[in-house]
Amino acid sequence: MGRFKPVIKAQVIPNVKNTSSNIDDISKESPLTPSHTNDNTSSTTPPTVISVSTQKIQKNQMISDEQEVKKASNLDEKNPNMVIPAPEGSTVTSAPKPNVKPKRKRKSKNSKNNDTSQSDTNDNEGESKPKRTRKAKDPNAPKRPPNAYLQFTFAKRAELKQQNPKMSPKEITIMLGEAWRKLSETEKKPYYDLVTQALAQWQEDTKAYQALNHVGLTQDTAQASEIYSSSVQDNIQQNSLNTQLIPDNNLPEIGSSNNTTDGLYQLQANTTNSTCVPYNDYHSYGQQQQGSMEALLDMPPDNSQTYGYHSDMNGTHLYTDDNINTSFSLPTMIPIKVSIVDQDTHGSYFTQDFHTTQEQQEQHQVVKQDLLLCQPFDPTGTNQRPESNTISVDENPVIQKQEKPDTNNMLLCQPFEPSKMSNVVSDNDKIDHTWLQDEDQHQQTQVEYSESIIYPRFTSHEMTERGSHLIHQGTSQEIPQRVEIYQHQVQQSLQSLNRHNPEPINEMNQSAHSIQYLTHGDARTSDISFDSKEEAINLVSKGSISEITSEISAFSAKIISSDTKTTKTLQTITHEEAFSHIISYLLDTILKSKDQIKYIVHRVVHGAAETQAFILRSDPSPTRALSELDSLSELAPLHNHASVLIIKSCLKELPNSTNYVFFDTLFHQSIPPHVYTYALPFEEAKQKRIRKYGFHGISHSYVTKIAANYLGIDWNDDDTKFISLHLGSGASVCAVKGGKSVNTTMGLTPLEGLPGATRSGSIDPSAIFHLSSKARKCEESHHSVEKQFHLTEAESILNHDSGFKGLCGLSNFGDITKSIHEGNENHERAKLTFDIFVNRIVNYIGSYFVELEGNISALVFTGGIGENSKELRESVTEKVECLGFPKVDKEKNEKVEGSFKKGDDVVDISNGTEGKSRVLVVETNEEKEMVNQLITKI
Ligand SMILES: Nc1ncnc2c1ncn2[C@@H]1O[C@H](COP(=O)(O)OP(=O)(O)O)[C@@H](O)[C@H]1O
Ligand SMILES: CC(=O)OP(=O)(O)O
Ligand SMILES: [Mg+2]
Repeated sequence: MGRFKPVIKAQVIPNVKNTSSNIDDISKESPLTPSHTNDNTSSTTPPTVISVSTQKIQKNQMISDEQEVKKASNLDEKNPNMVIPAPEGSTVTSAPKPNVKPKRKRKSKNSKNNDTSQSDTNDNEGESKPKRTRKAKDPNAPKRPPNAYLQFTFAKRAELKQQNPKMSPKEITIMLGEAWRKLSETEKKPYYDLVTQALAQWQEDTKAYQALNHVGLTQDTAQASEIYSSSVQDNIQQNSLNTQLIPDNNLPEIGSSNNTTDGLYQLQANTTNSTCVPYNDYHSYGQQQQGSMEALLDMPPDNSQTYGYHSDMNGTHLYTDDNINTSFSLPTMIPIKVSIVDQDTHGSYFTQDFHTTQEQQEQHQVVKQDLLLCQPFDPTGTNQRPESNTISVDENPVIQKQEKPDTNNMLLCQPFEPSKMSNVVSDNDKIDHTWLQDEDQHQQTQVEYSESIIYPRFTSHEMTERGSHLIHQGTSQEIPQRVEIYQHQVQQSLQSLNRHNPEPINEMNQSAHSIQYLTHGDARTSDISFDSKEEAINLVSKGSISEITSEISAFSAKIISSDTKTTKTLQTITHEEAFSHIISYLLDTILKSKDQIKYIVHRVVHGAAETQAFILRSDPSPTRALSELDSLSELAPLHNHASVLIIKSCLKELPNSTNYVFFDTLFHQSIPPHVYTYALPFEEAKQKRIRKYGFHGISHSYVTKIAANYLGIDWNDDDTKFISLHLGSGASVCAVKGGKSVNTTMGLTPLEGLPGATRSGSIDPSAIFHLSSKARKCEESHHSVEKQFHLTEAESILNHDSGFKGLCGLSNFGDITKSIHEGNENHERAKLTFDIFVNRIVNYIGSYFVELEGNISALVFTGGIGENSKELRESVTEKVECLGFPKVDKEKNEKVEGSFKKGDDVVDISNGTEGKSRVLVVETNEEKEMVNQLITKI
């Protein structure tokens, strides 16, 4: 190395130390645990992100170094800004439109034409119930201290805000929730201690207050009302509903719907008793909480913004209406419970599920009809209006303010407490209102709500199978699973939320034959000269060095702001040198100092059974982790060692940076044992960790998410199934169901499955012994990795001399199709190679079609060959037509490359619009996927 230029200028970079606890956890658990200490990263560099993907390099010299400010044909020129795929499961902004329409199910309320005293099938409404009244509160009374989580948020919010100045309070809140959950019990203890202290103080204050006010805790409602009324005289008038409302501009209050037709919900409430939220209660949770609550919902100041919503068995979810020009957005579907407060004061809980036709969806009926004005709501405020208050809704200015107040449809949108599902959503008689009335519980609810994460989702199958009633009862065993799924979804949605995160990132993608990089920076704080876009993290530069295994490699790079492109030919360089070359280029162009590179993200192909990414820093040196990673070079000889060398370079040359390592294998951890286990002697195979791991996971995950988003379906839904074809110099097929890999063609190593540029793919294992039964002595090998890791001659042949190259002498698929077209002397072998590749691909498609039980949402082509070879796409698709895949539209197929250049990342090449399955081409971007994932971690 040693090519890095000296630091020219140091700049301040926000420290993200406090958010690294999750990484620490990862490290502790991981067998490949990197050793690291606190984040000592310097706070002297401006935000810059580089992503580099490494692919294989063979030789060692640069031959020419001509810098051209002209178009580099193999550079992607579109989308200078990072485009982040819609979060799974999210219906926000570009997320899929709901494909079903809400069909109302009232669980506990009769239709509006019925007598409110009647019961529906599930309740015992015949029995009369005592009217619930809630004690009014004296706003001057001592406030019960916030719980530990809130203490934590008070302590950390400002810090996080400072570190992430562009983040909205809502985003900060979500980060806080994530960070809290990741804390160990020991780490949480100080906050619990704070609560204990504060509780003791509160008890004392309460005693003093009671003595002073001559009230006991058991005072009746009338007394409470009186106290309440007199104590808020500054801004609240007595005995008026108005008085309980917060001023218009910041009031958390009633949401109202005008939807009474078309099978939508028909809710009734006796509006004379509709309850609004006493601001003081709401306020009593402290400004921070209030702020976070409003921020979470992103309520505009006038509190009259219309949100779209949909409801399903799991509750009602808010999202901004695409058709409404909003200057804010909700992070994801926010769980709320919709309830009516009726004359009888026992809230009715109302739920819906979705049965929307395609046509309705297209007409945006869901969106148009189901608009809801919804505002933050304090559950403790339910029924709190003093008995004496007889004001009608007509006199309620807030309601009047709404466009078409429908007094029969007053809804309260209130935070939903998922962990208390069985309490909250139930039949009237079974409703446990205590959570609404118990302050502790309420705080907890607020916490969970503001974390916005613990919300289970149910598959449509489960919904049908089990019916709303059961689901809402949600057993305690089910909830954690749902929570896990939901957490995953929220994590994904954070990817989109956090795109405003100004932290610097640097990504490296180490592939077998190339390195690709992306550099992202912060327009506000870095000196990097590029157009300041709305996004805080902008793509600053991108490029690659390709064909590293060939004699001549091609370097191409682009500075986004100036549209400056550079191409060079490099001769026989190693991966390490290729990386060094990229850094030198960045220093020559956009970086003033290598210290500006704050985060580096690495794609490392083999991570064995690692289930999470991990972090590496230079101090202390993560020697053990690196040697573990390197030892996996035996299983990924074309990849891991090169990655390790690059990581070492980063640790040495960029000591202030933090390195995140994402494995190709991570996505395939969901593959079940009967798929990943080979029929070998069980114990021995287990001990030697011989099993299918699968690769290209970052790509398969990325492209299928993009495809799901394009198709308007939920990636995480079990009915969403893809067969993803990553066809590059290494090629693999993956069956993805419900956002999870269920099978893939690569195995213990990237050698299994499809043939590649130089790899054999699957063969009869005995063939190996016919090629070479001997392990070659290390020193005889001409490959340094094989020397070091004792690969056998057979393995060398299978990895380096087989595949397309072994068959026809050409490793580039473009050259193969060219040879076929030209009909040159090699064309027959080239044609054979082409046919072999197509044959193996369609065999796997057939196999995965069966494994996924048909109904494939789309066949997705990606990778260098998948994205560029129209001939291959056409041949493959033709052969799988019998499975119900549409034919390829030749014209669309021809234009794929052009569409990508224009900025599309998906092209549907299916002929016609009929049929469920589609054939899509998606431009993969492993670096972008890693940035997305990194952003959730910093
Ligand atoms: N125009 C093209 N037509 C057909 N194949 C192409 C074309 N351009 C690139 N390729 C193929 O794509 C491969 C590179 O794919 P890529 O996914 O980038 O591979 P990797 O990441 O494994 O290095 C090249 O080796 C070549 O075989
Ligand atoms: C796993 C693998 O083969 O990766 P790549 O195609 O990037 O070389
Ligand atoms: Mg690749």
